Amino acid sequence: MDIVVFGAGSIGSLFGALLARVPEHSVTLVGRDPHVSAVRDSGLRVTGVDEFVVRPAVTTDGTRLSADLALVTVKAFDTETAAEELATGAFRAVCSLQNGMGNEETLARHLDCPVLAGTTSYGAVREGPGEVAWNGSGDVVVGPWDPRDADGVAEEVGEAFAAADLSVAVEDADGIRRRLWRKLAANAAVNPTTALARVENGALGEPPGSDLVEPIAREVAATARASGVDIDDEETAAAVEEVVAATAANESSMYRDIERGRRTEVDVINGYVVERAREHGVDVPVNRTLRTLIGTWEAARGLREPDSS
Ligand SMILES: NC(=O)c1ccc[n+]([C@@H]2O[C@H](COP(=O)([O-])OP(=O)(O)OC[C@H]3O[C@@H](n4cnc5c(N)ncnc54)[C@H](O)[C@@H]3O)[C@@H](O)[C@H]2O)c1
Ligand SMILES: CC(C)(CO)[C@@H](O)C(=O)[O-]
Repeated sequence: MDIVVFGAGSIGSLFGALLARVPEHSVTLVGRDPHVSAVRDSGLRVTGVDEFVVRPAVTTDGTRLSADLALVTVKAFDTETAAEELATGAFRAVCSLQNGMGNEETLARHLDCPVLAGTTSYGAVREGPGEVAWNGSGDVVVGPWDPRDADGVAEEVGEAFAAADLSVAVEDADGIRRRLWRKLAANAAVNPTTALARVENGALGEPPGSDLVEPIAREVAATARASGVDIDDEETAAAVEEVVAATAANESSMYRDIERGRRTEVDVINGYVVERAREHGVDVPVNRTLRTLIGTWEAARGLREPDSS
């Protein structure tokens, strides 16, 4: 399969490298210098879970590309630009592997091809130009965002991932929405709390941190149900607890972003919950507080426009 990975940062470089190991796949990474130049000159070095070097094609120009599949791995605040650039090319399908919600709607607004939603618990950090650390394996789940696109393209993408020995599941449009909302609950509970308290994820596995998990999960599950996605409170809280246990030693991505003075993805995580809850008249005070606190930090650092939410 011809695959473009749009956003050769941490997770994009890892997926690009794993897919590029398959002789039948042809991979092009779209990224920025100096990473792109380093990969072009010396290849992409993966360390951690496995150590290897691959030599995918690379470019800093994301326009006028064509492939069977474009994987979108930019941070959520860059999705709009990515979608505009991808819209100048031609793809059989485009698949988001991002965290948070709203990315698929943004892609579908700009693109004519089927949009797939994806979620992954693989972990990666880009170490330096030409290098990515593979920190953990998990699974990847994909499914059509629009049920009208259930024409087998999600299964083809699943097979392409499976050929790279990725642990993959394919869902229908209802199934992938449930997965996305459960992942949203994990991100809503873990990311801002660990970032504000400056603790590893495992701190939410015992009191007092664990007291936060259930109320946040319940707010997200209630908002999902009000939005037409049927997930229940206990199952959602249990899914969050599982993520906390499985990633106990990790710093969450939002904690890392704040430590490095970078903008976070709070708008598409707790911010998304607050917006959907407002539309449906659901009360989400904990998510609102967390979103406002992180938003306040971002505004004070000049990383976002001040707003009223
Ligand atoms: N890192 C992980 O382990 C992990 C795991 C699961 C999900 N995710 C999600 O995946 C997404 C990406 O996360 P990440 O940690 O890889 O972020 P990252 O910042 O490391 O990577 C994003 C990359 O996209 C590049 N980019 C953005 N716009 C571009 C453009 N127009 N042209 C070319 N390059 C562009 C950036 O320069 C950056 O290198 C996020 O939504 C994140 O929540 C990450
Ligand atoms: C699951 C998660 C919260 C684990 O750290 C991860 O998605 C993150 O850090 O964003």
